[in-house]
Amino acid sequence: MNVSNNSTLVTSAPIGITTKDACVDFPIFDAKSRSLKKTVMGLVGGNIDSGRKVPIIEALRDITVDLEHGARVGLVGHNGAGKSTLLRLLAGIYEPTRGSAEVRGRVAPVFDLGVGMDPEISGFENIMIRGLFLGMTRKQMLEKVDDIADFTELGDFLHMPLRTYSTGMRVRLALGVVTSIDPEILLLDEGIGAVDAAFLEKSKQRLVALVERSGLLVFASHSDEFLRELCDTAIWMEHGRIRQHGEIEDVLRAYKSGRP
Ligand SMILES: Nc1ncnc2c1ncn2[C@@H]1O[C@H](COP(=O)(O)OP(=O)(O)OP(=O)(O)O)[C@@H](O)[C@H]1O
Repeated sequence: MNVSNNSTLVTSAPIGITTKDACVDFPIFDAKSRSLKKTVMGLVGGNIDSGRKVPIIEALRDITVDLEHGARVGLVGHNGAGKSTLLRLLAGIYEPTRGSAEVRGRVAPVFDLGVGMDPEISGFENIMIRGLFLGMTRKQMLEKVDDIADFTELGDFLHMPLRTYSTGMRVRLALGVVTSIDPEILLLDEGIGAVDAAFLEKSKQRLVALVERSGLLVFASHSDEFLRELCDTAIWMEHGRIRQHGEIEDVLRAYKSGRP
């Protein structure tokens, strides 16, 4: 965990995110360090620096970005390249170990659709709680709850405890709430595989509308189709570093070919 204090949350300035040479390290206290090679650069993941007493995963290295209102940024990269960690840095959840990160605006982090859900309370109650968790007020959620309920098509199940839902039903509920909010900064980690194809199509339209009314989007995804639909620029992450940052088509082409 990072204990430095180089991350700032600012709410009065125009919305945006600025990082300068930001690094994020994860020290691993229970690693079997004697069996690790000195410095490992595998095909996936960040670097592991095992030349010290406590091995360190170098999850992000020298990240410098300046994202302003209207930015629609996709994040691409191999497994373990640092996309989710970067989203957490941009959300102000992780502080940089070195360098700085400034977040200006109200952030809605949508990393794990299930976070903030309680299995023991009803679907309706979960809609309210998840909305509050994502920065909405109680009044705003009361105005949206009927629309969300219709969207989920869960009917009377909305009165049942969440533990009685299938995985796909939970995702429907979570997506209904997430796509109803009005965020200044929307940070999205793709994770909607469990819904059926027809519902996914319906969710896409709501996701597009959500992105249109949010001030700034950063979206990590392995789906080119989704990235093209929601983003106009992209960042290619590789081993914790930004390999390329530019127009989405240029970055996708470079990422596929392995050459910027
Ligand atoms: N909580 C953590 N503790 C230790 N190491 C972590 C932690 N979270 C991420 N890492 C490491 O940081 C690196 C970047 O991981 P991250 O989850 O950001 O990758 P990703 O690009 O989102 O990958 P994927 O596409 O597989 O979801 C990886 O090497 C991973 O092992």
